[in-house]
Amino acid sequence: MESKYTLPSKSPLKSIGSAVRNGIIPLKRKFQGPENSNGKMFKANGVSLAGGANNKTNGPQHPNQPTAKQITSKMQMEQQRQALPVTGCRKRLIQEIYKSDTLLIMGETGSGKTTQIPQFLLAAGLCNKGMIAVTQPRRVAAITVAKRVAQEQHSQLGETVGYTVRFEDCTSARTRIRFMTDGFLLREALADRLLRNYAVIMLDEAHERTVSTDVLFGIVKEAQRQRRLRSLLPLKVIVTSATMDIDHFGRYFGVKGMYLEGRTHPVRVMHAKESQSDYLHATLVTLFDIHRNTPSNHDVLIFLTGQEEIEAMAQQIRQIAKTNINNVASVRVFPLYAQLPQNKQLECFLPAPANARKIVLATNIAETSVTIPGVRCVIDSGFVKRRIYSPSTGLDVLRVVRISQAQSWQRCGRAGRDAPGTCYRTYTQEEMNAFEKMPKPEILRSNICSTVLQLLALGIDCKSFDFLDRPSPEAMETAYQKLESLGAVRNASTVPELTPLGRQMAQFPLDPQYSKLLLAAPQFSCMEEMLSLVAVLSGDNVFVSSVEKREHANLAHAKFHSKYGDHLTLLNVFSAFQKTEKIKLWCHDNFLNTRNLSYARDVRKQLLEVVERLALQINSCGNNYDQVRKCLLVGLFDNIAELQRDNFYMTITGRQRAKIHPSSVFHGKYRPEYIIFSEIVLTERNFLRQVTEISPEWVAEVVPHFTHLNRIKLSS
Ligand SMILES: Nc1ncnc2c1ncn2[C@@H]1O[C@H](COP(=O)(O)OP(=O)(O)OP(=O)(O)O)[C@@H](O)[C@H]1O
Repeated sequence: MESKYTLPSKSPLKSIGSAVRNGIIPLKRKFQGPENSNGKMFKANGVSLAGGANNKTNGPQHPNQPTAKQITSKMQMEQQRQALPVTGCRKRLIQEIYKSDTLLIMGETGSGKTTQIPQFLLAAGLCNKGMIAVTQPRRVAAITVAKRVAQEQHSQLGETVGYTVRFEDCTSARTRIRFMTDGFLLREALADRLLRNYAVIMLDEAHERTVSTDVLFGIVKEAQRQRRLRSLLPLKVIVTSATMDIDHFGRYFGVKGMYLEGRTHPVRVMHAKESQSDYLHATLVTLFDIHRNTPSNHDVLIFLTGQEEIEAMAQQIRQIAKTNINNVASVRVFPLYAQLPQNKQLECFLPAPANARKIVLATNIAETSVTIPGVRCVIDSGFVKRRIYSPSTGLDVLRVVRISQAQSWQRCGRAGRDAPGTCYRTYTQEEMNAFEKMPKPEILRSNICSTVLQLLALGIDCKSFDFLDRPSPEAMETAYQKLESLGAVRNASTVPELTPLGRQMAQFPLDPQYSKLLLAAPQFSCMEEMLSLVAVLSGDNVFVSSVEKREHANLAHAKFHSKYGDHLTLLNVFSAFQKTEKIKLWCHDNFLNTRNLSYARDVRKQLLEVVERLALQINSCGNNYDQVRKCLLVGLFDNIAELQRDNFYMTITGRQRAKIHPSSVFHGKYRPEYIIFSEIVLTERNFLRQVTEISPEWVAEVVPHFTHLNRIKLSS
């Protein structure tokens, strides 16, 4: 292993850009790290703590009194907090926030930005007249960080500290610090552009540049201005990251950035000496070298690109560990990707059993903000699956691409959270030098239909919106055209205006094409069915795949198969689930995911509330499933594909060649001539996911305005 890796020469932050050197106020800290923090005496819950060993009792003396174990862990947590670099700058930070309405803070990964700054604000009384919002690009980060901060506050989650993510709210009237996804705050802005619920908004992980965060930059800037003009409570905005382009942000917000010095624990970075042709193989070799040569309590986090890759590698690791490793600790493998049910995602955050090494195989959802306790080693494949919109094809596709340098450093920062760590990069230093510095902002590479619609609902034409990075005029034009074809906008090419239908579409927390399905459903007498289907499609995979019991799982799933395809199969599953009483047992027997189905049921309830508020007719088509299939066309008309002679499919919009995904009910059985799909995934092989057979005649009947109608061969 040693021969494969070299130590890097560059310091991470300096390699990100001139930001650190130019015009940034350095925030000097008092503490240099755990070794210098002399926090010997701490107070928690009125109990004076002078070291766990002095607490003689082990059990609770009073029901409300903490046990010795709890006291020790509270004390450790408090010590950890005191040792964080950000803690030494607390006073200075508070002074700065009183002086300035906007702060840009750049500090090393793990320095304590996300968990500590909101607590400083709380202690300083900055949220007496409004809450502190902390946005995160991903749900798993919002949830786990909220849990940690609630623990540090010694309060129940949902009390002083809570979180809200789409379709899930864990807050109460007493909540002062609210973690949330950026998408959720954006939806709140729809109801109140001045965001009056909040005294402070902290936009964390700004370097991620999701579409929602980019739009939020403009929204909060304007809310700040409006609140100042109207002499309302000033809105404080804090933008934080370890790897943002602070010069660029500084120019946009008109303020200087601050650089927070120091990191908690060092991370040794190792690069592959030579370019690796197979990063999966290199990852496995590295992992087992680590497994043989480091203590079993050094857990490992591996960054891969997606569900299939992760599941395949998890299998391989378990197999190798079972057969080839003698006299070394056992391994516990945890996958972590967005489609995994939430409870499964959170499993890797628990400590591994004694004498077992925890190995977490994650996508980029573990790249920012999260702390996975125990992780001392990170193996970075250097690849990520990214959603990219191609204006030329009009399709949103998923592609495996190289990560950016900023992502490399973020991944590296997942080691060294609770102890010194090591990051193994399966790519060379030279290869990394060629990576782009920052990932291209999502708004410049994805479909911005939703954004354009939401901004219009706020009365903003995105052509005049104050973007940090402006999408190209063509991308805006394409989005307006698509919204016009969905009937959400009129005068798309001149002075765009939201239609009444578009206003209704913006009420749903959904992509416009899915909102359109619900709005069209009454006309096809299938509202009940469409509510269920859209709810299931909004969540994660409801099918549980089992490598050991594959036959059983396939047989169980086959009961729900619809001859029309995957959408109606999903509907069959959900309908059966809704009729079931003992859902856990039923899901277990049928290899279905209880959590994801329960989530879909909750989503359905919320969608139903919007449907009722809009007074839409709630009807059902019974067994006449053609109605559902026709209705699907109303929103997904750009996702039609036609069977070719060589058994590939060709998408009508964008002319992409692809095969039906192996998870489809059609896979290996029957190839319908025309299909509609939910998603196209472009990897080394192109796949269409969730497909349903349609009749070509329906296209002219249901979406006569479909631009490529003439490409469809009508059989009659
Ligand atoms: N869930 C957790 N469990 C254990 N320790 C945690 C947890 N969350 C945070 N910590 C500790 O707090 C430290 C600071 O974490 P925090 O997320 O505030 O840092 P950060 O500066 O925001 O990092 P990043 O830029 O990577 O998001 C971590 O290094 C870790 O030691």
